[in-house]
Amino acid sequence: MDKAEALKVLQESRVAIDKIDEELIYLIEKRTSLAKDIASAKLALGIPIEDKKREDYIQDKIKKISKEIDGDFINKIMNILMELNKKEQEKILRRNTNG
Ligand SMILES: C=C(O[C@@H]1C=C(C(=O)O)C=C[C@H]1O)C(=O)O
Repeated sequence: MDKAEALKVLQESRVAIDKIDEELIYLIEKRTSLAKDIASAKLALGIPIEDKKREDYIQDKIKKISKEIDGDFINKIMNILMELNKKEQEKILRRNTNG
């Protein structure tokens, strides 16, 4: 690959990444927005925000789906998403408690 071709590949790859990043943010916000209903359901059921059994199920499921990404990275990515969801649930429950 010559330099001109390499520059073209780099620029086109970055355009593709920018589009994927926008889609990822949209999906992460969509996933996190479900915290509202989940927090309300847990309040009504009198159950805690954190459900480790459910988290372990998700980790195992995602690792089986992923073919390219190292399992440790999958674990870290999903932990971040789940932590984000739990924080959102806590925020919503605090708002409900404080009126
Ligand atoms: C969303 C939930 O609450 C928490 C967050 C989870 C997640 O982000 O997937 C999974 C389990 C819980 O620790 C749930 O109970 O389903």
